[in-house]
Amino acid sequence: MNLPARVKVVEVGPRDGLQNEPKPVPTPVKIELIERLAEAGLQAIEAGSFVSPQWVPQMADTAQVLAGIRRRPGVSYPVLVPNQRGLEAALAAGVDEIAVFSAATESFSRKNTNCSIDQGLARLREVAQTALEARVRVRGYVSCALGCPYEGEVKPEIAARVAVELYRMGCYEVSLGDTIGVGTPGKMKALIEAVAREIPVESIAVHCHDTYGQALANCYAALEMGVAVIDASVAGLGGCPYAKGATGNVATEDVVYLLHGLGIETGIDLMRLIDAGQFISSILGRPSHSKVAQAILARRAA
Ligand SMILES: CC(C)(COP(=O)([O-])OP(=O)([O-])OC[C@H]1O[C@@H](n2cnc3c(N)ncnc32)[C@H](O)[C@@H]1OP(=O)([O-])[O-])[C@@H](O)C(=O)NCCC(=O)NCCSC(=O)C[C@@](C)(O)CC(=O)[O-]
Repeated sequence: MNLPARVKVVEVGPRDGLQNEPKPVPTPVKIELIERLAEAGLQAIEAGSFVSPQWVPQMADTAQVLAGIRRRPGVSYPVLVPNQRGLEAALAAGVDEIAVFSAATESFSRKNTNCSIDQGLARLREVAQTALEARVRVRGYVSCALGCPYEGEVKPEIAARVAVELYRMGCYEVSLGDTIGVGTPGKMKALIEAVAREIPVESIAVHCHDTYGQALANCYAALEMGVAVIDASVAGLGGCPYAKGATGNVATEDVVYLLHGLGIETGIDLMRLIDAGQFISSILGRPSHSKVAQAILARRAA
């Protein structure tokens, strides 16, 4: 079994993490968090989303966040976009990359975007085309790829169909989202096998929430399948507002510790990353969900 020599870690904390915070996080805090993550060596940092503020008010300041950060060469700052309106706002903010999102189940698609899977994909096809014409890269997400809060278990071929549609519309990378964190390594492998039959494994990313404590094991299973892109959220921030009870993503600190322990390069400075996690955790007034951060901070304190 050959694990990848290098893995790209996509930091989703400022978006997937903070979109679920009950209290608004001030714009300067979001900006400082993104700056700290970039300083730690993250090369892809999801900066926010241009979705309806009636649906997700926590992301309503994304244009101000993008205006406030220093965009560093070699770092991409994707934003989530659900429709042409969101794309226009993203283009006006000068983004270099967007992320479009669909779901593996009809119920989640309706709860999250108020349309069926096929209606959503048709909308996203237009968004992707306009973005690509504007030389903006497009990433795709399949939510509920391993399980749905409304429909239960999801078969690999069902999620794979949506992944293939996203890839065909021009997504350079498709992230398979275990939105409610119910997956286990065997299921993750079956999913990747089904998707990799249709699209190159280099274009597959995994996005594991840790609700059932399986996220790191699922990331490892993905590595064993040749996946070299892992989404993660600093301090394990987050959850999805339309998947009640779902907790945050796998903590970036834990993923980086795992990867470095396996001899896999990431370009990320773990200590600086822990400081970024500590910064946002102290502002939110709760401890980090990262086991690695907890252990290293306890050692530092001693
Ligand atoms: C898709 C819609 C807009 C449809 O929502 P809708 O209500 O059907 O759309 P609408 O066109 O009727 O618009 C409703 C209102 O929103 C406005 N509007 C419409 N679009 C925009 C926009 N882009 N930016 C700003 N405003 C917008 C629009 O102008 C209107 O305002 P009004 O006229 O009533 O004042 C809505 O359902 C939506 O925004 N959904 C996004 C929900 C979301 O962000 N969920 C979380 C992200 S997905 C996720 O977390 C999962 C993921 C990706 O992380 C993967 C994983 O974890 O597995």
